[in-house]
Amino acid sequence: MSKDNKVKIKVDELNLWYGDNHALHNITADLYENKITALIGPSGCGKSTFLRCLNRMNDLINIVKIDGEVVIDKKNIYDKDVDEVSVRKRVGMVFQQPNPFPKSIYDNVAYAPLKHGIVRKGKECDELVETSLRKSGLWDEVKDKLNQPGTSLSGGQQQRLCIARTIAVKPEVILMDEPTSALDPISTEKIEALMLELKKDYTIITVTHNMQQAARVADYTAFFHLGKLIEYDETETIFVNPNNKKTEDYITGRFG
Ligand SMILES: Nc1ncnc2c1ncn2[C@@H]1O[C@H](COP(=O)(O)OP(=O)(O)OP(=O)(O)O)[C@@H](O)[C@H]1O
Repeated sequence: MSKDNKVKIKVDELNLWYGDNHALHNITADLYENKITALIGPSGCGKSTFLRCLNRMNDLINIVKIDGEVVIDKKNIYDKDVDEVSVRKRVGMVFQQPNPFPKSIYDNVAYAPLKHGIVRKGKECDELVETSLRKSGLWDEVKDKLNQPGTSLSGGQQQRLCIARTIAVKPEVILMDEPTSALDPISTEKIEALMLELKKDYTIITVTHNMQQAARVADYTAFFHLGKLIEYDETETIFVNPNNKKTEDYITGRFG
């Protein structure tokens, strides 16, 4: 599919069960560095479940059983000697509903880097907060009110604050689970522009129900159906010339 791209995450024969519900079936895919990959498919097909496998978020659910490998930079993140907290630091996540901590704008960004010892309090931390807010396109809007609560911002600003918070711990991969579905069109446009900017430094995997969004921002698109990865290719191929009839039916709105 793309000889020139560097593989960042190699998923191999990944299966997941919620109790008896076999939710992901034998998923194998290479996800590429500095690209945006969109996960699409009808509700309940396993997009979010797959996304959460990439930073071991499903480990938090006790009925989950996972089989197979998710290799990031040559190391399977499900190996026994891998600590899931360190995985979540390398693979950050942004959720559908902006969820700032009940803290100031500054502390929302500074909290995790201080906790993980990435920076010390004072100038070093101030600089990281500023850089992270600049990268998330929020600095100019908040620089004069860093002590105000994060929750005092608009929904779109809160989502960019959550992105700044994710960036601040210096991840390599950013997972986004329907990052704009709770936002208005203008905030959505800003987040999409930000995603295109961020992919220069990060590998981005995003779940979206919005086909236009996948077509606008994603380099690659993966179509899931009933827990199976039906088709995965360059976005243009998926939208213009899909190989699988199910993909075509989905993107032309025949089901889902
Ligand atoms: N925490 C959970 N406990 C038990 N079953 C779950 C859990 N989360 C998801 N499932 C089940 O796993 C399957 C896949 O769900 P998932 O949320 O991954 O789909 P999705 O494609 O992201 O759906 P949507 O687009 O509606 O968010 C569904 O059958 C769902 O009921």
